[in-house]
Amino acid sequence: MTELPAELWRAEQVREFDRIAIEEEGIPGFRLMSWAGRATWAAAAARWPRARRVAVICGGGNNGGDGYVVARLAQEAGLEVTLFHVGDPTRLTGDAFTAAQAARKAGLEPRPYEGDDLGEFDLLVDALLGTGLNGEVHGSARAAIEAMNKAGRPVVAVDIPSGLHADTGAVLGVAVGSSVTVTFIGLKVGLFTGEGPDRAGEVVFHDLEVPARVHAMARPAATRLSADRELPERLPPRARTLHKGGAGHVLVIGGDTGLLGAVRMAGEAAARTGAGLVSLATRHTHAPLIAAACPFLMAHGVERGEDLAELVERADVVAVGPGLGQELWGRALLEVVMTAGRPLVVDADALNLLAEAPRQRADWVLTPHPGEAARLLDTEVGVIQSDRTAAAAGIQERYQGVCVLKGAGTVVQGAAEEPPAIAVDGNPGMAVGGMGDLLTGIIAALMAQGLSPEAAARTGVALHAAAGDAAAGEGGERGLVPTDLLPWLRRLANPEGGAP
Ligand SMILES: NC(=O)C1=CN([C@@H]2O[C@H](COP(=O)(O)OP(=O)(O)OC[C@H]3O[C@@H](n4cnc5c(N)ncnc54)[C@H](O)[C@@H]3O)[C@@H](O)[C@H]2O)[C@H](O)CC1
Ligand SMILES: [K+]
Repeated sequence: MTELPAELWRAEQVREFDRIAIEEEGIPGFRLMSWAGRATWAAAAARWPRARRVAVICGGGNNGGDGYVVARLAQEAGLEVTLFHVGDPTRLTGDAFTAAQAARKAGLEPRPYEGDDLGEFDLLVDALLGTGLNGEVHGSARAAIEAMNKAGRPVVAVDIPSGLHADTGAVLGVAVGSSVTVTFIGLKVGLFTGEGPDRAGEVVFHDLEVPARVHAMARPAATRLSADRELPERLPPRARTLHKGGAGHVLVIGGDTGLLGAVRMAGEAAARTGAGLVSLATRHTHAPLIAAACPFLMAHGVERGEDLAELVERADVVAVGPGLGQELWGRALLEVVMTAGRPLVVDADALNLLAEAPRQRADWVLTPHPGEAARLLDTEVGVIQSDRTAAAAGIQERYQGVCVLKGAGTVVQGAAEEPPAIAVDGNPGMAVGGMGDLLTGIIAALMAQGLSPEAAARTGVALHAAAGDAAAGEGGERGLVPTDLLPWLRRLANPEGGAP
């Protein structure tokens, strides 16, 4: 198995790679299928070495064909194999037909799947639907998927969990929940966005020996944004002679009455990510409270827009939105910021206000969660979540700059001609209030230290997710709160983990 590549592809691109490999590179289709089956069986046997009884559920296409190869390898390894076929096996064609014939010769007769309970097996192999899924799952395929999910047994999905949309990660009616997905030739976008992270389990990749030049001619649909790849080389270097002004000055604006926590956390995150100076513009009553709790934050009470202009002038980057509210106070401050010539990070209520009066800028990073994204595109959350990369691209097109669409598999969409990056780190423990405030401060601090809006967004998302994973690793996901991430931001922001 090779290390997961960065590139993510749509199903039709992978099918084109299949075609090129067969028709132009001269690789026999059956060899690809045999390698696919071999890679799947190797991953299964390595993870469940004590499995004795395995059920392989095959569909009517080449995904099923892969399954027949797996069944034969499992039998050769001495397991008791039951082969289920969904649909009519006599209609198999091409490589899948060849694979089924080889299985029959080895004494493996496919049984039609007729609602059998799959709980009696040690291991299930989902070879039902792959990149050929063409819509809502119907017929006995639906029953088979429901049975696999009900069985409560480990499932190894061939290429894609059946029922999952390869491009968007949407569940088309019903989809298999797998422990491992062994995918081939190209990583599918849908495994890393939408419901993909939940349904795919661990993703294992095999290139089936298809040469890299086959992919080189195409533009990836997206790229994986992983902390271990992004952090070391992306963080701004710190000169030994650095002075506090040299590491940038971030101004965070927000914290309307009763919402001071948000602006404080954004400010602390900016400081922990290495900004040299961090100022806050918030309600008068909040400033002394924050200054007492965080003496390294310069908290200013601001009641009117005109009080803000000088603070904005002194800052390198402005983050606006944490706890801003949508009342007159917040609106007045946002108005000032919108006309000031400072790069911006726009979050939370500032996004809701922006949605009321769309504008475009090249030098801002918008960081909506799915609800805010729906307002920015004047649509429903369901539409956003059904195709997250399309939603991020839509926001970037309407508002320009960089869009960070938060949620499981955060999407970073920079310039329209660039493929989006999809974060593969982070955990459900981070789905709590305030995590977004941290991300706002992190991205602002990286921009203040010289990273471009897109680089700051990518690195900030990777740093935020890595800190969330580190904090969860220390004490569990349940009960994780944003301030647990702060010490980790500092450690991870120093590539050697803080060593001098
Ligand atoms: N040489 C190659 O092409 C290789 C392909 N690989 C594997 O092949 C699949 C793609 O195979 P394909 O035959 O194009 O489609 P599928 O097997 O994924 O599905 C077709 C199968 O499913 C039925 N079906 C389609 N949509 C639905 C639906 N909504 N509800 C119910 N049933 C549906 C359809 O009737 C057919 O029977 C790819 O994923 C790989 O696994 C090899 O891995 C590499 C070589
Ligand atoms: K499958």
